[in-house]
Parts: sequence; structure tokens; C-alpha cells
Amino acid sequence: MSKVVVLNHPLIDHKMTIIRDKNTGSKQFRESVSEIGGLITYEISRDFETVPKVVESPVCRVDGFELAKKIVIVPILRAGLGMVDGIHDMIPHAKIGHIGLYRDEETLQPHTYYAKFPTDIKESLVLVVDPMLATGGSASAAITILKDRGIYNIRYVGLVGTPEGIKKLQEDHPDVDIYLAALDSHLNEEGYIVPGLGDCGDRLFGTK
Ligand SMILES: O=P(O)(O)OC[C@H]1O[C@H](OP(=O)(O)OP(=O)(O)O)[C@H](O)[C@@H]1O
Ligand SMILES: O=c1cc[nH]c(=O)[nH]1
Ligand SMILES: [Mg+2]
Repeated sequence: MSKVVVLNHPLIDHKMTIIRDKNTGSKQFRESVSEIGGLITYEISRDFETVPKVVESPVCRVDGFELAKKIVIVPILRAGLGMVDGIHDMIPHAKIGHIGLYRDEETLQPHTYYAKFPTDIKESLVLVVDPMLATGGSASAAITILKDRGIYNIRYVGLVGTPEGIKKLQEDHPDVDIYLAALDSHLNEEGYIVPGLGDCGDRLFGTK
């Protein structure tokens, strides 16, 4: 069974409260989503494998390290895009793939409209990023899209999750560890996370 890590960090909690606040404007919302993406990445990269690397400092030869695996960030469009800059700031050499999915408002089922990945993604550690893990349908479908292409080294990185979403993701993809900034109570009848932060895509892009 996969690991579920709910990050417990004062800066993350502080910024999560900013984005939960309905009075937060779109500029601060966007900036905070991105910054939380960066903070999560710093925390979850503690166990990234490294390999030795020798360099010459201006003074002498020094034994150092570099990341063993390439990293690919795969945001689920649209809302996942909001986390990309913050993650990329932490791992500037990471490449970026994209999966386009939207959730049908009535059935809550995910529909795929786009998928594009770097050519060397199979040898990379893939971070699937999406702020909202609600029913878990979108995250599960995105990971299935990757696995159908032979991509298996995957972690899910989100901001707000629900027990329902975690259960779905763990059942469908027991090999994919789940990292979240917060675990919320439940879904309401419209499939929104309670307390959540509303429609993340709409708040990021001003579409409502
Ligand atoms: O866990 P689920 O029940 O599948 O819900 C979560 C999905 O819903 C939102 O996307 P949405 O469909 O609103 O698309 P958008 O990001 O383009 O607004 C969110 O960004 C997730 O991708
Ligand atoms: O609460 C929710 C659930 C799905 N998608 C969102 O943006 N918010
Ligand atoms: Mg949306």
C-alpha cells in the first residue's frame, strides 16, 4: 500500500490558510499556490537518491553529490499549472510534461483532452501535480495515462486531499506515494472539498 504523507510545516500551514481564505485576491492566490508547491518539493525531496560527483572548487577538489534520477513534473491541467513554477524553482533542471483533464460537473468523471511528455520520462522520477485530490478520479486517470506509456516511477503531489480521494488513489495505484499539504474532511454533494479552497482552476485563472 502506498504511503500518504500530510506535510506538517508552519510555513505551509500559513500559506494554506491564505489560499483557503475566500477574500484572498488572485495575485496572492497564484503566488501562494506556487510557493506551497516549492515548499512541498523541498520536504519530499529528502529521500531523493544522490550519486557522488567530484568537482573542483576555486580552492581544491571536492567530493559532492548530484541527483541520481532525472525529474519530470507533470501538472494536471489546468490547476496543476499553478504549482509548477514553485516546484521548478526548487528543481530547475526538471522537465515538464502535461496531462489535460477536466472533471464532468454532473458525473464527476474525468475526461482527457491532452497528454505530452518529455522523451526520457521513462527513466525519470515523475511528480504528478494537482492541487485538488477530491474524488481521486482525475489523479487516478492521469497516473493510468502514464502507466499505459510504461512510466512507473511516480509520486502524487497535491495541496488538499480527502479520505475518498486517497482511498481511490491507493486502490487504483497502490505503488504511488501521496504527498499533501492538508487532509480535509469530506466532499459535498457537488463534489467540492470541505472546507477546501473552492474551485482552484477558476481562482488561479479568473474564469468565474
Ligand atoms: O479528484 P477529482 O474529483 O477528479 O477532482 C479534482 C480535479 O478537479 C479539478 O480540476 P477541474 O476538472 O475543475 O479542471 P480545471 O483544473 O481545468 O478547472 C482539480 O484541479 C482536479 O484536477
Ligand atoms: O473542491 C474542489 C474539488 C475539485 N476541484 C476543485 O478545484 N476544487
Ligand atoms: Mg476547476
